[in-house]
Amino acid sequence: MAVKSVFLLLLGNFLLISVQSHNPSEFFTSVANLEDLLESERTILTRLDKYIRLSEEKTKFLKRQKEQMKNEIKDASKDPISFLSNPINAFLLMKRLIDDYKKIDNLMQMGLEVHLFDDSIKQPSNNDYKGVVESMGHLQELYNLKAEDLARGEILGQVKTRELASDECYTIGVIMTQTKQHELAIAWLREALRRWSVEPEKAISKFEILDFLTYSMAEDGQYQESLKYINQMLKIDPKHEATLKKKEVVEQWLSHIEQNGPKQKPSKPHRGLYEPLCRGEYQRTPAQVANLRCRYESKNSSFLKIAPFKLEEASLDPLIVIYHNAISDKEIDQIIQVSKPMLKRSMVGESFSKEVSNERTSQNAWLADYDFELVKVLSLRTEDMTGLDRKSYESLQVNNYGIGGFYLPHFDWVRTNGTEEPYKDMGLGNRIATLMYYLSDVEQGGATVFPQIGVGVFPKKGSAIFWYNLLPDGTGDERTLHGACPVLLGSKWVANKWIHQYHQEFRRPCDLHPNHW
Ligand SMILES: O=C(O)CCC(=O)C(=O)O
Ligand SMILES: [Fe+2]
Repeated sequence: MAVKSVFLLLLGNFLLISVQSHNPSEFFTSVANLEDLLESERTILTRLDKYIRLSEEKTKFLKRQKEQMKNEIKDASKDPISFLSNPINAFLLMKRLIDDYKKIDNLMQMGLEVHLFDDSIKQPSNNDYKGVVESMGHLQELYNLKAEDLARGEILGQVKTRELASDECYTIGVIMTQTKQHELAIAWLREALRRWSVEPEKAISKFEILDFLTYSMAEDGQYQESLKYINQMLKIDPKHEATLKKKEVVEQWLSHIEQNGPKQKPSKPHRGLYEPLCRGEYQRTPAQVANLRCRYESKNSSFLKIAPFKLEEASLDPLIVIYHNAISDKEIDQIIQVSKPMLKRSMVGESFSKEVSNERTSQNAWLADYDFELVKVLSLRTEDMTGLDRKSYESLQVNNYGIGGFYLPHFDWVRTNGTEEPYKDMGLGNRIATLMYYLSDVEQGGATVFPQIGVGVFPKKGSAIFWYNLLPDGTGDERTLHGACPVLLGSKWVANKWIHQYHQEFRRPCDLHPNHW
């Protein structure tokens, strides 16, 4: 215990980046909001441009003044006495020293009144900075991305960005140390070290890199390795007190382990097929998918007889179907445009007990039918597609995911203890079904996956996914557990239309699902 507390004390000295509490206007949880930051940067660059232009003009003016002053005394060097004996010259000398140079000095001291930052510049917080790096860590773990490849600008074999410098790898490593992603921090700090040794211009010292590297190694239980690098630090600075202390602590841990065996690492949560499905690794057997069909859906309304939907079955039991071309690009543009300014960090839970959760990193906006004609049109279309009465629909929930944005496996229906009414404030019963429109393609990642039944659906702009959440007796169907996989590349937009139990009594499309419906 004592060993641990000394280590925490040391950590206090090491960490440079302060943690802020939750910031309401955060940027990392929505790629759409990140666009504002790009706008901030553009404004800053324009201001910098202006400053450079003004300071160049100022320098030019000062140069002219200097030449003029030099000119005034050019005759003085030949014969200073005769020069100064001329009272006009003497007067001008005084004038220059008392007046003219003061004016020039004032001009030199005068700021150019160009400031890069003011209230109009949207600034990310430390929380955003930390959030982006933490999400990058989650993406690395899920999609097996190596620090070495990312530092080269490579994502899944494709070069996407420039190479990172050693101090940039170091910063990522430091933040990951702070978020306790020690294994990843070690990889980034090792990469920083590798790059540091070959970089001609070094923005940080080797000592600084080793400081965090040895810390993360020890926290990860790699005491022997940590000690090796601590000794390198002591070669650089043999009397460095904090490092001598660190060495003592690590040696204590080593002898502790010798006597008691290695420390148990906390096990990672097991989420069943969620992760393999996200990676696209898990495939159902040919027998499992043999009965799935694509067909035209024209049963639920007379309108569909004229313009049937293309329907693809993703699972028969429980029923999950995908409607293709369910929403047009133009409609999508409109929905995104009205939602963007309304985006807020997504919550988890029922309306009275909603909270921000680490299980869901996205931002959303709610659009009501009576506010937007197009949203009403989408409700009517949902009615046509599903045959379920729109009297019990929730408003449209539009979601934009952030860097690495995800939603861990969850149910769209709520579990009640039998006496409580689900979604009491709506008074329309539980969520009987979900229809979700995909409003964007996603370059990499971002699938909707059902880990209990091994089904994964990758977003396709314009299509919609539909499933029933409840069994015919109204109880929740456990097989509908589903989640949104982290977005690796791209900005993922979806819109949820949740449908409740009431008013659907006569409208269940029994023939779609012979066993249950
Ligand atoms: O974004 C997705 O793929 C799924 C989202 C979801 O399950 C939800 O918002 O409840
Ligand atoms: Fe969901």
